[in-house]
Amino acid sequence: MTDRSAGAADAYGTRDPDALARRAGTRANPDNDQHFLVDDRVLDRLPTYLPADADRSHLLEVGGGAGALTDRLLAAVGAGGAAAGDSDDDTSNAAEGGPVGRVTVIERDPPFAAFLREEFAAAVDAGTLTVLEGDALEVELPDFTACVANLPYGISSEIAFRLLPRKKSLVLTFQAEFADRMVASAGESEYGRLSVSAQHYANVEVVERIPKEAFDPQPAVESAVVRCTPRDPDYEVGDEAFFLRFVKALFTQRRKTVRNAIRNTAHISGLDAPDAVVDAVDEDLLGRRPGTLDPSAFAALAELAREHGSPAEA
Ligand SMILES: C[S@@+](CC[C@H](N)C(=O)[O-])C[C@H]1O[C@@H](n2cnc3c(N)ncnc32)[C@H](O)[C@@H]1O
Repeated sequence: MTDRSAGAADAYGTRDPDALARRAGTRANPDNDQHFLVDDRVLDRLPTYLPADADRSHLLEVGGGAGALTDRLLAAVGAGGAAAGDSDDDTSNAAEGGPVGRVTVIERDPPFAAFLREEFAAAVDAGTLTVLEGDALEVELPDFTACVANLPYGISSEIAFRLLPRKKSLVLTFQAEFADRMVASAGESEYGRLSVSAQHYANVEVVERIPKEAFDPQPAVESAVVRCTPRDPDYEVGDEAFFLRFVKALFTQRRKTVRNAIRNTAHISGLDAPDAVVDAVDEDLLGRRPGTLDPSAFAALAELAREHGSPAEA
């Protein structure tokens, strides 16, 4: 059974998500990707997974729900909340006596967005919390310095690809199977477009697996927390949109050779002259399968393709 007694005292007096949802005049609906974290130990740990040197001055949360994580993020920036203040792992600005930071939370469901504004009214009034009501795939993202979120799994891929190019530290929950694909290495069966694209931008690690019981309502599958620490790519690409399209294209033919994959997927990558690319690529590389190329080899190949293949604009 989930131990809800672990962790610090609660800012709102209860962490029962049903009670919170009733106060918000709504209920958590799994059809809206509303699986709320109810295990205090997991909630307390999430902000502590940020890299030690991450800039915590403006934290972004995607999908605030009933605010259990929002509360911890406010504590982590030294702007109130009850999270992890007595933990040895505490890396909050407040613990370091640093300046108070801010939190922006995006929430699509109007009753929960209204609830967050009301529940954290003091922080909203003080300018330390902004509640953006809307779809995280559509709203203009603020100038955040790091993101910690228990994501709506229905938009895992799209939101990951919105956040990763911003090159900030990210601590995100995903379905475990998705997380495993993000961290997979070249040659592994889970290795694919997601692994190459994510690892191009960041060092990507699974830092914790979360059982279904930590959520209410429970999701169908196990989850995992992924930390993305931005890094300078081993190989710079001149056109990131083309790079991502090229990776996507080649993985539609993962069992073919690189030679055939380049030729067969020009309509996806947008290459006007795939044969010119093949002529420019090393013979050894042409004989390999896309799933055996590590992210830097992919980036180098994409640059050659861009140089020789006259890719059209997306
Ligand atoms: C998995 S719950 C997490 C809630 C809370 N942060 C927690 O950890 O308990 C995901 C939240 O994202 C919201 N959501 C779903 N799709 C969204 C979208 N496209 N944009 C913004 N929020 C979304 C849901 O309403 C829900 O509150």
